[in-house]
Amino acid sequence: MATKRQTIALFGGTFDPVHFGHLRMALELRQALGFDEMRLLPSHQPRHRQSPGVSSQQRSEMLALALAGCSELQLDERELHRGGDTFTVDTLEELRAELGPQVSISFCMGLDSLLNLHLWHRWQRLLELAHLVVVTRPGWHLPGEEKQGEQGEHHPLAELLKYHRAEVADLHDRPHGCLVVREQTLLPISATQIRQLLGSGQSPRFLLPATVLQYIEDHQLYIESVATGGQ
Ligand SMILES: Nc1ncnc2c1ncn2[C@@H]1O[C@H](COP(=O)(O)OP(=O)(O)OP(=O)(O)O)[C@@H](O)[C@H]1O
Ligand SMILES: O=C(O)c1ccc[n+]([C@@H]2O[C@H](COP(=O)([O-])O)[C@@H](O)[C@H]2O)c1
Repeated sequence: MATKRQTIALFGGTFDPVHFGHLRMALELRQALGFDEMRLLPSHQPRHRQSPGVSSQQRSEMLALALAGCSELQLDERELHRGGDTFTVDTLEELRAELGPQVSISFCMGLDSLLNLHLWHRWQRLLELAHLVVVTRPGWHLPGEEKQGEQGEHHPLAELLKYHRAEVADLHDRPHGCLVVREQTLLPISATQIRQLLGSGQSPRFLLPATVLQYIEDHQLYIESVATGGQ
């Protein structure tokens, strides 16, 4: 009998700070898609967005606090250890070399991230290394599935969806190359909202773990974000 293929999922983000939207999404994906591991992957130095006001070490420490005692989710700090600009393709190359050609690797993201995938560093290589799992967020449409009059078939990613769209079972049958779209109710929380609340002296309590909020208060993080215009 064929042995079961190992399935590793990664959920990358700036996590500035991590909140219950991220944590629920990661846990639900692991449970629903049956991954052997789900790793949260804080990015070190994202080139594609304004530099976070909080260091990668601090963002990672908050993630570690959020995951404490949760055996279903792991922290993967490889992007911090590698240093320099963070590109997902480098992470996946590294992981593929480590795990070998047979392990199934899935990189998970929200649909808002997928819509900019064609701007990622060496994005065409991503599916040669891993699967992509995309979770739809309310109010967003897949490229090619927009309402009439909006940018649709001409979106650079419409082709990718056309040729790589696959089913959940394919994530277990193949090591890479599939794009799976999963509809999941996402908690309406964003890190931007949390930074804005903190910046204006309001509490983000109940949007993120209490241990993470305590860390933010102890280190006086995000209190400058509104005053300095940081989003
Ligand atoms: N509420 C949410 N539920 C599930 N996934 C989310 C949610 N918010 C963001 N994500 C996803 O988490 C990943 C990391 O996102 P990120 O760290 O940028 O969080 P964010 O809350 O969107 O932050 P910001 O508001 O600073 O952009 C992305 O793939 C994004 O689509
Ligand atoms: O490799 C890239 O060029 C690239 C560009 C944009 C985003 N990413 C990755 O996508 C994940 C989500 O990013 P973000 O900005 O929504 O936190 C995170 O792991 C980033 O490193 C990667």
